[in-house]
Amino acid sequence: MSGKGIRIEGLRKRYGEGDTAVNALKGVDMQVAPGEVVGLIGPSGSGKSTLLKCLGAAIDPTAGRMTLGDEVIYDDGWKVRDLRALRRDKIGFVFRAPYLIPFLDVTDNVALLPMLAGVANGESRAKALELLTALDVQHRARAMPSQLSGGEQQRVAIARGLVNRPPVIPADEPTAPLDSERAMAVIRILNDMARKFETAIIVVTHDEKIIPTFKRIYHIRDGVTHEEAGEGREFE
Ligand SMILES: Nc1ncnc2c1ncn2[C@@H]1O[C@H](COP(=O)(O)OP(=O)(O)OP(=O)(O)O)[C@@H](O)[C@H]1O
Repeated sequence: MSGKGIRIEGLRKRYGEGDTAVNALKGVDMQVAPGEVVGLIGPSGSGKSTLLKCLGAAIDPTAGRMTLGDEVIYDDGWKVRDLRALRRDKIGFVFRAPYLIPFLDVTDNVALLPMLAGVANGESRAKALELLTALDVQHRARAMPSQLSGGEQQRVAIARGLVNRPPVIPADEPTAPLDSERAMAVIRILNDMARKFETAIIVVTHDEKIIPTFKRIYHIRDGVTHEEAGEGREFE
């Protein structure tokens, strides 16, 4: 794979030591190209969250290799000096709940990340507005999060995930709180955004409504993944 995208090879994660150790990931392989949205599906306790957290540098894997674009970021140990910058600039998490900051308006919720990365306030807000416009929620730019519908809040959360143009977005059940129509809208948006910004998106989901939309699915069971073609059903 050239350019962006993510490749995971032989990733292992063990929690704890000795008799009580849990081998949550037992050698996971995964590759997601720029512009691609893949599903990650598996029963409770199969290792989905652990995989997303390793991918997001929120926890340390035990072994394996992860390559982001052309950069090896983990090879039996982190190869990146500044993990905070990696999380902030390269990985755009989208969670199942929007987790917007209640005392910041919509624009500042999205602009905060570039501001933290040192981008001037005006430019950060312009970037935020560009994303809010792409997600068709620009008319709520000055509203507070509590004034938005659930679907609008999730679109703002997606804008925040995308604002630093990360090459990879792990999305943890991004449609869980939404009804069928809004869930499909969010998946459509993730696909559009993946193509537009060449982002590799990994969607953990239990949501039967959206599973048929994936062209590729990774099934995870007991810490091991296997890949399968999905239906790749078009959005009506
Ligand atoms: N901090 C931890 N310490 C010890 N064991 C853990 C820890 N976090 C997760 N585990 C264990 O690792 C395994 C994988 O957990 P993980 O949370 O990744 O599963 P999951 O597929 O995301 O589950 P769910 O769908 O229920 O959220 C489970 O056996 C879990 O009990």
